[in-house]
Amino acid sequence: MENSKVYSKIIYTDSPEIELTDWAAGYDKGKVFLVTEENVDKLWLPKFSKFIEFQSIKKIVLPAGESNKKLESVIKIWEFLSKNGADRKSLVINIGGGMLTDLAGFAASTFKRGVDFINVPTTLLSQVDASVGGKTGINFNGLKNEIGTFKNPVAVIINTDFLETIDHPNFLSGFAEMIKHGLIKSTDHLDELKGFNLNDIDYKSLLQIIQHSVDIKEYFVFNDPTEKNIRKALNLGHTAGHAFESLAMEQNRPVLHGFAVAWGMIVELFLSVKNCELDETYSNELTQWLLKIYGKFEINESDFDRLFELMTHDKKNESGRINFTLISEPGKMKINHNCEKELIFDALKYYSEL
Ligand SMILES: NC(=O)c1ccc[n+]([C@@H]2O[C@H](COP(=O)([O-])OP(=O)(O)OC[C@H]3O[C@@H](n4cnc5c(N)ncnc54)[C@H](O)[C@@H]3O)[C@@H](O)[C@H]2O)c1
Ligand SMILES: O=C(O)C(=O)C[C@@H](O)[C@H](O)[C@H](O)COP(=O)(O)O
Ligand SMILES: [Zn+2]
Repeated sequence: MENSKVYSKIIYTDSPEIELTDWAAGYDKGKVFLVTEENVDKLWLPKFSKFIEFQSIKKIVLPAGESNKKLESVIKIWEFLSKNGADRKSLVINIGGGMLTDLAGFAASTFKRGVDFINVPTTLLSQVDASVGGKTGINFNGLKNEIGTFKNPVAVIINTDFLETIDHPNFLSGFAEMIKHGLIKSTDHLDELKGFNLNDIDYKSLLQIIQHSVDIKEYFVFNDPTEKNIRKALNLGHTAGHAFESLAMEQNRPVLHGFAVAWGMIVELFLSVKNCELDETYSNELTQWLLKIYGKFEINESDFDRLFELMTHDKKNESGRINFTLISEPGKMKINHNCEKELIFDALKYYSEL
C-alpha cells in the first residue's frame, strides 16, 4: 500500500535519529518534546543523545508497564508539556512500546486540543499494531482503553533494531496481533507466520513480515479510521481477550496483551464455528497452534460471570448487545456478530476445558 493512502507517514528506516532530526526541523527550536519510559530510556535513548542535545529537546521518562497506562501518567505528561512551554505548534515524540504510544498519544491528542506527535515504536506489538492507526488511550475503572481518542501521529518511524532487546514473551505478544492480521485479511500472511521460526528468530527477515502486517492494519484504518464498520475486524480476539486481560489484572496475575488476544481468538474461533460457518477441523488446528505458542490462561466456571460482565463494556457493543468480530474462513471476517449469553458461556467452557 502506498503511503499516500494513509493518514500517518509510515517510515521504515535504519536511522531513526536522522528521520527524527528531519521532522524536528519542521518545528520551532524548544518546541519539540520527547516522551519515553524507563526501560526504553536506559536501553535505547543513549542512541538519540546527539539528536536530543542538538535540538534542545526536553524529555520526560515515565514508569514502564501496563499498570501505568492510566490517568495519573497522562497528568504527568500534560504537566511536563505545560511547564515547558509547549504550544499548539509543538511536536511530541513518543518512543516506546504500545503502552507508551497509547498513553503519550492520548496526552498529545488532548493537550491544547491536540498537538502533533510522532510514534517511534520499540516493541514488535507496537510496530505492527499499536503505533499505527491513531487509537490512543488509557485504562480506566479496570477496563482496557476505556478513555481515548482517534488521532493519527504525523509519522510512525519503524526500526527493527529495537526488537533485538525485547524479551521472548513480548516478541510472542506482538506475534499474536500479526496472527490476527493474517486471520482477518490474508492467508499469505498467515502462512508466512506459520513458517516463522519463533525459537530462532531471524531478525533480518522480520522487516518484510512486519511490513505485510502493517499493510493489513493500514488497509482497515484507511477504509474506516474511526471504527464505524470494517475497522472492527482489527478487534478480532479482543472482546474475549480484553476481558481476559482485565480479569488477569484484577486477580493480580497480569498477562501480556497479545497473549490475552491469542486466548480471546481461541474463544472467538469457537464462536465462529458455531455462528459463522468456520470449518471446525480448521478451527481446532488453529487453536492447537495458538495453545502451543501461548499456553493457557487458566479460568474456571466461577470466572465466567465476571468475564461476561467485562465483555458488556466492549466498545463494539450496541443497544446492550455484545458484538463480536468473527471469521467464516481466514481472510473473511464478519463484523457486528451478536452472540447470546448462553453461547458465550459455552465458548468459555470450551476454552476452560482445553
Ligand atoms: N492503539 C492500538 O491500536 C493498540 C494496538 C495493540 C495494542 N495496544 C496496546 O499496546 C499495549 C501493549 O504494548 P506492548 O506490548 O508494546 O507493551 P509495553 O509497551 O508495555 O512494552 C512491553 C515491555 O517491553 C519493554 N520494552 C519496550 N521496548 C523495548 C525494547 N526495545 N527492548 C526491551 N524492552 C522494551 C517495556 O518497558 C515493557 O516492559 C497495551 O496497552 C495494548 O492495549 C494498542
Ligand atoms: O486498531 C484497532 O482498531 C484495534 O482494534 C487494534 C487492537 O489490536 C488494539 O488492541 C486496540 O487498542 C483495541 O482497541 P479497543 O477499541 O478495543 O480498546
Ligand atoms: Zn490488540
